[in-house]
Amino acid sequence: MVTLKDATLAHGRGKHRQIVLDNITLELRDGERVALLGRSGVGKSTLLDAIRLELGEKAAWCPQEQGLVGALSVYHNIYMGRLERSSTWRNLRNLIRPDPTAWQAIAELCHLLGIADVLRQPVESLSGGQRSRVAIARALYQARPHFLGDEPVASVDPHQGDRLLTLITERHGLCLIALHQRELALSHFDRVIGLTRGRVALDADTSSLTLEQLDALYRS
Ligand SMILES: Nc1ncnc2c1ncn2[C@@H]1O[C@H](COP(=O)(O)OP(=O)(O)OP(=O)(O)O)[C@@H](O)[C@H]1O
Repeated sequence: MVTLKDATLAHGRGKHRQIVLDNITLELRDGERVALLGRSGVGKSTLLDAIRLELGEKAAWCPQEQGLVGALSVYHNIYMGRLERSSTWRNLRNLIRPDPTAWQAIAELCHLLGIADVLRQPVESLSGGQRSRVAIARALYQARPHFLGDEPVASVDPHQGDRLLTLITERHGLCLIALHQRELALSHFDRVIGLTRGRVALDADTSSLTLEQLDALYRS
């Protein structure tokens, strides 16, 4: 479904060009749940960007930096997941008078994610874990066939991480998610892609992997 063949992923141009991943070949298939692991700075976000480019609007996107608007309510932040589907006029009206259909759908999502009690609150008043759930809710509200996430469950507790990953994976075909919790990688995913030093060091079914093998990705 998505294929990168002998791809070199880099940042910058000319003498400022920095190769992050060199000559990598990957094939991602519909229905696969893939965990993306590796030390900080190894290139997980860079790889996700390249896959996003391939999938375009077919993939919901939950970015690492979240991109939430602090002064706006949880409802309005989640509504932004479908902003492009409505006219500017309708979106502006929604700022003052929430659209009843959108409100109901977003309230249901928030209930599932355990943030229904803060639906009307500005995002700037939430905890880090609550913000993560708002960012995930916004991506789920996009209702796209596939899901790409850059450490979406980094700041939630293990129990919540478990629940959130279940919600994400049961609603999407291909899921490619960067994370650092190795236990969650083994329990929620079919496949692990591990990056080290500019290359794909591991690409295997989780059924054949142990925590020790995943730990090795984090050693220098
Ligand atoms: N926009 C950019 N311009 C130049 N270099 C960049 C840019 N974004 C990332 N890099 C560099 O590319 C390399 C890989 O970064 P990337 O963000 O993909 O790593 P990561 O594995 O996602 O890290 P983390 O786990 O900390 O989020 C790093 O050396 C980083 O400094």
